[in-house]
Amino acid sequence: MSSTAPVIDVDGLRLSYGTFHAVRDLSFRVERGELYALLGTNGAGKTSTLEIVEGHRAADSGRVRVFGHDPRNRRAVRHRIGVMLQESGFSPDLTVEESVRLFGTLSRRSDSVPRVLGVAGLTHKAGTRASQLSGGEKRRLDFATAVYGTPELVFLDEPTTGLDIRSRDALWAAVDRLREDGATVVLTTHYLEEAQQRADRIGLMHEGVLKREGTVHELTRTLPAVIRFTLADTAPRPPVPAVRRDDGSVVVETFDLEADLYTLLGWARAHAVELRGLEAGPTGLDDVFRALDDR
Ligand SMILES: Nc1ncnc2c1ncn2[C@@H]1O[C@H](COP(=O)(O)OP(=O)(O)OP(=O)(O)O)[C@@H](O)[C@H]1O
Repeated sequence: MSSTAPVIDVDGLRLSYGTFHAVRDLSFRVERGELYALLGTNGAGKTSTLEIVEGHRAADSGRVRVFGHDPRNRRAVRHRIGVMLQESGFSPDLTVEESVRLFGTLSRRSDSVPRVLGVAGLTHKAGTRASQLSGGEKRRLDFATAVYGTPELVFLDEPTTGLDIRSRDALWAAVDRLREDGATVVLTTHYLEEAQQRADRIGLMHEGVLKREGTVHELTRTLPAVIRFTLADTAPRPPVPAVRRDDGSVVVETFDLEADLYTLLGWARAHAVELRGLEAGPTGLDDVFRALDDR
């Protein structure tokens, strides 16, 4: 495989459970060194897709290549990928250290167990049995096994669910270091702000189909940003196109947030008008999600 070939190449993927079509003609690529976030509504087919790409499940049809190989060819692919599943079945009687060592051996990559425990923030829990870990600590153990041996491709399935803010920051710092080492990362999460901050590109799945794909900017620029405030009944008409409701609340939808905000603030000052509860922000991924059914 040449160095410019995509790390993941999915073309026309289909998967059904009985008569239910969970994944319908899905195509996407992940380039080397990218952080690609596969996001979607509940039941959209993300986990099913990733199980196929990770080599755990066979597709009904379509072509899937990981590092140029069929991911079912485990000898060619498995040692190059690290997977953080939503639930990894650790043996409850093994300690944290033993679990990491076992998964490390299975990965066929080499690393230092103390290093990996340090990266995952689990050094102080090395001797604790997996069954005695808290939810967040289990998540960190999942992460530790995924990053053992610095794999070239890492799948992070809901990596920060159940983690407190400091553990989240530590996990993302560890992901940043992996990326500095050249790793490609595939992320699924329902924390849209994490994807918005971290992803180079995002694929948005809904009902088995990739509805939208692109950078955050590409996904959000087709929707207007919103400015909201409340005006007194006696206030004059705002200088920008706005919807004014009976309760005095005003909504401005704009593709030029900065200019409209500037105009509004200047107008408010000139007319001594109070823009009560003023809120303004760029369009977010959450807005793109809410608009999914509208197109
Ligand atoms: N083993 C199975 N048998 C039957 N239906 C299944 C099976 N696994 C998943 N499904 C169905 O396929 C659809 C896609 O499921 P999948 O877990 O891939 O979605 P998801 O995008 O990961 O969802 P979520 O965000 O809720 O985790 C869902 O409607 C689910 O109920």
